[in-house]
Amino acid sequence: MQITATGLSKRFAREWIFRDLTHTFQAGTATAILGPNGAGKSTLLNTLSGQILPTAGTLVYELRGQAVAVEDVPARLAYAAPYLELIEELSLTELIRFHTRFKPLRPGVSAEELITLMYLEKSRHKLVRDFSSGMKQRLKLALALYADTPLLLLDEPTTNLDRTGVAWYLEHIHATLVGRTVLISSNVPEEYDFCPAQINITDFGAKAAH
Ligand SMILES: Nc1ncnc2c1ncn2[C@@H]1O[C@H](COP(=O)(O)OP(=O)(O)OP(=O)(O)O)[C@@H](O)[C@H]1O
Repeated sequence: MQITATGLSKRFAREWIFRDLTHTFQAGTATAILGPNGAGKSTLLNTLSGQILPTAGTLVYELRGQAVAVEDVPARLAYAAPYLELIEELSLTELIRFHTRFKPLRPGVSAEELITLMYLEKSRHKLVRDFSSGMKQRLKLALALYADTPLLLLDEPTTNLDRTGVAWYLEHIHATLVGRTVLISSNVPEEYDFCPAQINITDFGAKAAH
């Protein structure tokens, strides 16, 4: 999915988070969205995904040459972020079954295979609330990475992951990014240094406006 932002600006109360951001996020390309804490990376991801309205500017979405209305973007989007919660009252198996009713997995990947590739076979009947923070992060990432969507948004993907978890993330992002538009908000180079495109949010007026 191609996303074209023109003059995109976001303000909360009197604070401009970014201003006049014009950029085309190319279909099938991974873009890193960079900037220090509080610069507005998450706000930009939420704006690009249509979850929050821009204060000014426009967003145009296109999938294989066809325009996509903003209200149809959520169905084509998989999103993993620290502020998006899992339903912790469910067991791992129940959660995957529930989640994939709305966000099916890519063809050829079953719920069982997802559990195997997360190395969580022994936890299939454990409640998600009893998972460690690293297990929860691996689960959030796997549900997004292996969702059958053309748009993938990852906000700080290696949050709570140890060295093995980071290696796992890198293996599986590489296995799932081909052909998708991937946006990664980060300030940790190993999370995003494979991305061919990068934008720095402080280039778009936010700093000047603070
Ligand atoms: N709903 C909101 N209402 C008011 N201000 C908000 C809201 N959401 C975010 N902000 C403010 O917007 C600014 C940017 O926040 P944002 O979370 O987008 O930054 P970030 O670059 O993702 O930060 P971090 O790297 O720490 O996650 C912050 O000053 C934050 O307080």
